[in-house]
Amino acid sequence: MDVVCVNGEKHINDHELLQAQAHVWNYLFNFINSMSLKCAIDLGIPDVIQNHGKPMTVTELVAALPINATKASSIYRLMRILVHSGFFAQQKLGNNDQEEGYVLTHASRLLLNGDPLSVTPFLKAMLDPILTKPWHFLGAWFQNDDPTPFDTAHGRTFWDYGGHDPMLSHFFNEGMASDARLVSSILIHKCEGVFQGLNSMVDVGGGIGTVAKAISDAFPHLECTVFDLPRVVAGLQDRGNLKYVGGDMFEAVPAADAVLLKWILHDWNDEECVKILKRCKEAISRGGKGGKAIIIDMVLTEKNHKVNDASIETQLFFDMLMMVLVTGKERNEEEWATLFLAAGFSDYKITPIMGLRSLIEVYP
Ligand SMILES: C[S@@+](CC[C@H](N)C(=O)[O-])C[C@H]1O[C@@H](n2cnc3c(N)ncnc32)[C@H](O)[C@@H]1O
Ligand SMILES: O=c1cc(-c2ccc(O)cc2)oc2c(O)c(O)ccc12
Repeated sequence: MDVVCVNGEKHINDHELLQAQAHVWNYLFNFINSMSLKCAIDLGIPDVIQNHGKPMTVTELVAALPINATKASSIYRLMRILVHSGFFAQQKLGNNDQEEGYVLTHASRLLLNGDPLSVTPFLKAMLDPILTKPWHFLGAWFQNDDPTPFDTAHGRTFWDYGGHDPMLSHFFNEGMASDARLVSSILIHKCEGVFQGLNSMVDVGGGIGTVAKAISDAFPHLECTVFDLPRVVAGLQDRGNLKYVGGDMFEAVPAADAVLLKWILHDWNDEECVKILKRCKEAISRGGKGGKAIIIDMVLTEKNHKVNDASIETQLFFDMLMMVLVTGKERNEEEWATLFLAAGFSDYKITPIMGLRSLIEVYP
């Protein structure tokens, strides 16, 4: 077996050296997967294949796409990598036919325009140069005293930027709303007991109100308030048992029996979270007795827990995203418990019901 000397120190054989090189290349070129996916969205490929209604040959796909004729022969190369990454599959056209056509997979169905659970708005926001630029400043951020790489890249916070770029803000809020639709349906169907005994609830940082709308429809006796930054709730119409209030959760939260915090606390550092949780505790105390905070966020998997590598990688991606865009982080159970105690809460219950995220009920 040939032994190669790397860096004058460690001896590895040819096979290990080639594996190491492939490992570096895979990580180095990971962005090609994201960018190929973005291109498929820009060209509307998932919708074109869906509308075709049966496996679509590359010739049919080329004819249906809004592309320059000189690029026709490159479409199969784009599709080849997207088939490899599981966004499309190939199927025989018929029993006696050797020719194959492209079909959607579960993942590309989540990219269809108009699908209520579509991840496309997030994809458009995440891969916009405004949100990719901060990643180039991660190293610089480690060496300066800015709160986030986003601030280093753009000179203002992620939340301020939303107020100045309506398009980005639109895609971000629509992305949040698509996730909110999925989570609401799980909350209402699997966790209806969580809302039992409550007369009022405030969705703190509730965005454009997707979760609160679903909860207010499912529980007509529950008075629901969507509380978010004034620019986010501006122009949104109250209806029935649902109303919108603009404000700052660091200052005060409207009174209610319960507060809901979905995907809020992971945006903020520990000190900021304790402030938000204290405002929430005050809101619950003013709302009446028996209140609670209902948190929907990740609880990081402990090292020795059995979960698949892909789930752990997704949790680590989110943790990095929270570090680069906002001042937040993903937390393990111990870190959550420390926050609850510091904000004056006395007990909590974690129910892992939403894939990578959990429902955490926190009691005063
Ligand atoms: C990650 S999004 C979550 C939205 C929604 N809860 C969901 O999960 O779909 C965070 C939300 O917090 C809101 N937010 C940020 N700073 C806030 C503040 N100081 N007071 C109230 N809401 C705030 C943002 O506008 C945004 O809607
Ligand atoms: O900027 C983001 C993006 C996400 C996000 C991206 C892609 C997905 O498939 C889901 C979510 O989530 C965020 C988030 O939860 C947050 O609190 C702040 C920013 C972002």
